[in-house]
Amino acid sequence: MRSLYETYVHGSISAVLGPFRRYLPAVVLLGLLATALEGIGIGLVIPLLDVVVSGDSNAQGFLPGLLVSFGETVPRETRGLLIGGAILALLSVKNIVVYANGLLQAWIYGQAGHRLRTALAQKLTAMDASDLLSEPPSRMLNIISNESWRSADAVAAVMGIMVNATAALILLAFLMAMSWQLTLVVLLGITVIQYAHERMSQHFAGLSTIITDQNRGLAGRMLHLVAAWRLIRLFGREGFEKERFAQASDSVRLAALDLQKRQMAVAPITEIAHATLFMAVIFFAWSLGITFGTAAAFIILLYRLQPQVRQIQARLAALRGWTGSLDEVQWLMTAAPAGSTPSGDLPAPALTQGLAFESVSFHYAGAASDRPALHDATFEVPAGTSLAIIGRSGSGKSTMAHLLCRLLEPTSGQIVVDGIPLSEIDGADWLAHMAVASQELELFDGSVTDNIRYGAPEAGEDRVLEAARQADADEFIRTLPKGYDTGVGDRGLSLSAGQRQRIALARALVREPRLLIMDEATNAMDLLSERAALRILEHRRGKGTTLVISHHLSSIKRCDRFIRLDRGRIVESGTTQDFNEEQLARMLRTTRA
Ligand SMILES: Nc1ncnc2c1ncn2[C@@H]1O[C@H](COP(=O)(O)OP(=O)(O)OP(=O)(O)O)[C@@H](O)[C@H]1O
Repeated sequence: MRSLYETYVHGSISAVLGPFRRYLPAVVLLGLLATALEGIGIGLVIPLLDVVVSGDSNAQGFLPGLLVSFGETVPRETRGLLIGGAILALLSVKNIVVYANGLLQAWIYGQAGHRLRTALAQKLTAMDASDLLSEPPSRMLNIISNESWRSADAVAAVMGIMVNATAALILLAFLMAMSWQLTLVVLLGITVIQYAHERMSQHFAGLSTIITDQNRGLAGRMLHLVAAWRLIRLFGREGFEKERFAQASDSVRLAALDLQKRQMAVAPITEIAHATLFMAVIFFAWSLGITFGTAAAFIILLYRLQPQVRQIQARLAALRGWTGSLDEVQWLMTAAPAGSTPSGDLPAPALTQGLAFESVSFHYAGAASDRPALHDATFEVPAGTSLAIIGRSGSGKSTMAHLLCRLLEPTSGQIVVDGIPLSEIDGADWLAHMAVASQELELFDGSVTDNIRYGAPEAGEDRVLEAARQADADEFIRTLPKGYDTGVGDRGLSLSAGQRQRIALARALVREPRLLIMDEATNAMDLLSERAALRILEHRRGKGTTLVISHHLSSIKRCDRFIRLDRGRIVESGTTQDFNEEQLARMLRTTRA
């Protein structure tokens, strides 16, 4: 098991706090000040009780003696009033300091939570594509929507522990100054209670990991209900889904209850132990013959110390209960960034010669070793020409596109652009000069113009209109209630599949890319967008390089060359001119067999 320090101070919490760590000394200092004020305030009870109530001024110990002699400097008639007033003033200032410390902690908590959520979002946008392709989206959703909050709570708990620990140390120092014998009894008792507490809470980390797993499952069910509502309705599986959701939710409830039951048992047990310690102190005070005033002040201070110690123990137990959440957040924070794949610093070439795959193979992590998604692919696409990539489902077409976009890196071999290996070219610059149009790249909640301009934020109205015209989208956009300003709703669901695809195509074209990858949908492609694909191929001939993942004879015919993939291997390639329509159609049929 990892040590507490490793987990909470050096590891996850430290990562969550980031630059806000520098405010922690202020939290500790304010805590120290508050407790010192409280300690002195309570200490003044000694002269108040000794002199005003009992008239006994033979206090033992360093601090009691000091306080009693201080009390004697005040005239006897007004002593009670003055010392009482001083106690109230000290406690009032202490409460102002406690309030200021609370505000500071709330501010750090808010900042740390905000920093964590934005860092996680940034991580998601920058993380290696192969991780994103292999991890279930429910894991990411759970981390951002649930675990990040628990991690922020853990930060608050750590700050609380710091304040409690400071207070406890100061109060212990006061106790020591009053009676070292009684303080030894207190220290011994606290050590025994802490040991028992550790034993009781050692299973919390394991239970927390179970809760995190259950939460991830529940997030998956939520995601499914929202994203696959159409599937659920059309197949009439509402009852089944309701049942599955209820089961996932109940599993979270049961796992959380299991942890809570154990956590809740700790508090009463430690309270009884602390009460026993209290009794022991009174007994020892009596047997040591400690004066009433000193014993009373000691007990008041001990009474103030106990909640601090109990809070430290409760917060440590809570932290153990968040271990699973902290681990998940830590996992995402340290997940391989996209930059972990090699990226050179050469500017993107103008793509005047062409691009080539040289013996490129790719193997997905976790896939069987004899099943590479792409095996020894070698082909060339001269600049300004078009290439149709055909092949049945699972043959490796999307993998090829992912490699070109550098979402994935070849396991072996290389892709070369104008004679320069892609790995030596600056990744961002390369992407800035290419574009992908695919039905998998959804529209977002915004206007039609917003969605098209997403491809080139700097594009003016003319460029947006031109891209829409080329994508055969202009006509239908003008019939929408607010034309180009019409909101398309989340994921563009207020439009037909063909309309969405044409806007996505316009979004790619507005970039005026040197390399365009068009992933034609198998069936959502209506005649109009097929017409657009043909027009684009014509328009780009000699000007831009185009790759079409194609399922349509009409677009394959218009491409200059083709390759046919089968189980990751190029099994046929050539120029389309060398094949008549009948031969191309036969070849296309083999990809549907
Ligand atoms: N994230 C992944 N992890 C493991 N294997 C994967 C992953 N993505 C794809 N594969 C496998 O790699 C192979 C090629 O997949 P790819 O998506 O490139 O095929 P495709 O030709 O684009 O298929 P489709 O036309 O259905 O989109 C398939 O066998 C597929 O099962």
